[in-house]
Amino acid sequence: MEKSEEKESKQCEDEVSHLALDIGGTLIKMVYFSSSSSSCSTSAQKNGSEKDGIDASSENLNYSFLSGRLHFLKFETKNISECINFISSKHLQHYADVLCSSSLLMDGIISNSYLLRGSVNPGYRDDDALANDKNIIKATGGGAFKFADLFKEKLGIVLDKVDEMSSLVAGANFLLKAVHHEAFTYMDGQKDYVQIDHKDLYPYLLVNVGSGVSMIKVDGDSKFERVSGTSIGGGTFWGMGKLLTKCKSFDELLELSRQGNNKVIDMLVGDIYGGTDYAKIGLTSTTIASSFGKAVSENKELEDYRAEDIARSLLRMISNNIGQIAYLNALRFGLKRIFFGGFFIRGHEYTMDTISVAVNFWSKGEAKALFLRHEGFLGALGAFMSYQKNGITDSTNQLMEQHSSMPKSLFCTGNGFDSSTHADTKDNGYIECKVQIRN
Ligand SMILES: Nc1ncnc2c1ncn2[C@@H]1O[C@H](COP(=O)(O)OP(=O)(O)O)[C@@H](O)[C@H]1O
Ligand SMILES: CC(C)(COP(=O)(O)O)[C@@H](O)C(=O)NCCC(=O)O
Repeated sequence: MEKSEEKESKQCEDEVSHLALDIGGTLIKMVYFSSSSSSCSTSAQKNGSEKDGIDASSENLNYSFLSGRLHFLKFETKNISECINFISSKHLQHYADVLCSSSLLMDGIISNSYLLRGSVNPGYRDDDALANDKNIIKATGGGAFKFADLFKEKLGIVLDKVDEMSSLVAGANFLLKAVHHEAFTYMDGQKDYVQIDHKDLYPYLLVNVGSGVSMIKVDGDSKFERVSGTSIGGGTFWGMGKLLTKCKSFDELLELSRQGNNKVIDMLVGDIYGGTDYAKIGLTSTTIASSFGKAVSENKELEDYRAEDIARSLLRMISNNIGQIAYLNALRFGLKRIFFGGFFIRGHEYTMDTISVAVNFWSKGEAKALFLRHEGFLGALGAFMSYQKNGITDSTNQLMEQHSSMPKSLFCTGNGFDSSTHADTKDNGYIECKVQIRN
């Protein structure tokens, strides 16, 4: 293949810009924008009057639109080489230094769509440019520090570190203000989307349940304080679950918990009070008095318990605890809304239900637990948004959401990439976008 053809073909495969990473204790989250394959063109078309990939009908004197997707992907941090291989196979690193000279600016909302501004340069860079060390991508999470040398060595990428808490807050604020149907409540099997008035968003408590848990009081754009945290988080559930049930994947553990009965292991108020409520202090007989407490008095070994029941008790114990600590922090600062993010939540019904019940129980119905559709990608989105900060301020392009399709299995194919081994398709997805380009 001629060099120019090769360039063109790569351009058509992957017209990518604005790649950001959140490298956490357990998972790597990736967000990037690509123009859709239908917007790829041949040179002849490009030289013609039609501006391929640009929706001419949406053109005005100053702008036209380029269709594309905001992609969301995750990898296990322990398999970081899969992430590196993916970046390499999609040539994502080649677009890195385009990004540092660009900007991305959340600007407002247009009729249930979100509007980002940023310069998107899908152009392919020449080999000389690729060879220098200016390939910089925004990265947050502890892994941005831990794996900086690895990215440099394997991909020639310099990770431009973005603070983890700032990224979480920026990501949450962006989603809450800009994405329609982002936040929802979940109680008794019912999911209700909550329309957020973005003028009345603050203050709120953001609880990010990743490997560990961070609780952040958010008072405005870039105005926040990490008020608490707990080490009993997603890593605890997955780590203890793995040891106690011998299951091989997080999904398997969640599935086990779905089928389990926690009463087999948890000691209930009724177990202590002879089957009755302790009404004087507001405890029903079915309230858990002591998580895993039954195991103390029963003459049983670990093998005598069903893995399903163990998983259920564990999930309930950790979710309850997070819900309770979150509520106590909301109480400290008089916050009524608590948003839960992080991949521990995983849209799992029982997890969300348990957290909601805990918040409702402890707040006597005063505070509400809210969940986010893009729960696990707050940090990565925040890092993605941070391109606006050190970019050109008179940014010219805009990204506009059309519709989100999460979860969805897609784009993890081709280029030798095997989706089944690289990413959990349940959590990967994309948002259809249009990028507005100045003519
Ligand atoms: N496929 C998965 N593999 C491992 N953990 C998962 C997976 N899906 C969800 N989890 C849960 O998500 C947690 C990690 O959440 P995340 O927000 O990505 O945190 P971190 O940034 O610390 O990696 C894990 O500890 C686990 O509880
Ligand atoms: C250190 C962390 C911010 C790292 O984030 P993570 O990778 O867990 O998403 C988080 O694990 C945490 O807040 N842990 C709780 C520490 C504490 O306050 O006790």
